[in-house]
Amino acid sequence: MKIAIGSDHGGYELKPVLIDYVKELGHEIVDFGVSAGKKANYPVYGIKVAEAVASGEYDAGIVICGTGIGISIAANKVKGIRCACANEVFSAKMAKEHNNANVLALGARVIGEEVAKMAVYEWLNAEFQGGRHSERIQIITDYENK
Ligand SMILES: O=C(CO)[C@H](O)[C@H](O)[C@H](O)COP(=O)(O)O
Repeated sequence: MKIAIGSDHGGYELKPVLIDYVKELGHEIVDFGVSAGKKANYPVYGIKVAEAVASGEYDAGIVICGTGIGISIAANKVKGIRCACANEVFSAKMAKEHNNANVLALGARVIGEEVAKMAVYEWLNAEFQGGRHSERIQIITDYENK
């Protein structure tokens, strides 16, 4: 898969850890910034990653801020994006199986590196279950297209 990743300063230290891990898993990953650990506004990077995924150029995105909340709110403003803030492994897996989330948001001030890696692994490797879940996602898509 081709994956886009971005963070604000809150997620800046976790980001290289996940970049290395995602590469180890055999995926391509591109860093959309922030490029230094200085104060940065999370919506800028959430929207950059979300637009890269929505364009179809990237298969999925990972966004990181302090809690994962602000950057997920921003990413979800981009049409076609289903960004799930999942700071534990069960939610990360369900985010794909039930919600077909195409962007995963993590909070670097909430979880440690190992749980973050496990969350990424479960989300990347889970499969969308379709069926009743497709119907629910369709309601969201229809609303978005109104
Ligand atoms: O937006 C957030 C919360 O949803 C992120 O955690 C940010 O990283 C955080 O708000 C940044 O806070 P700071 O005090 O400016 O470091």
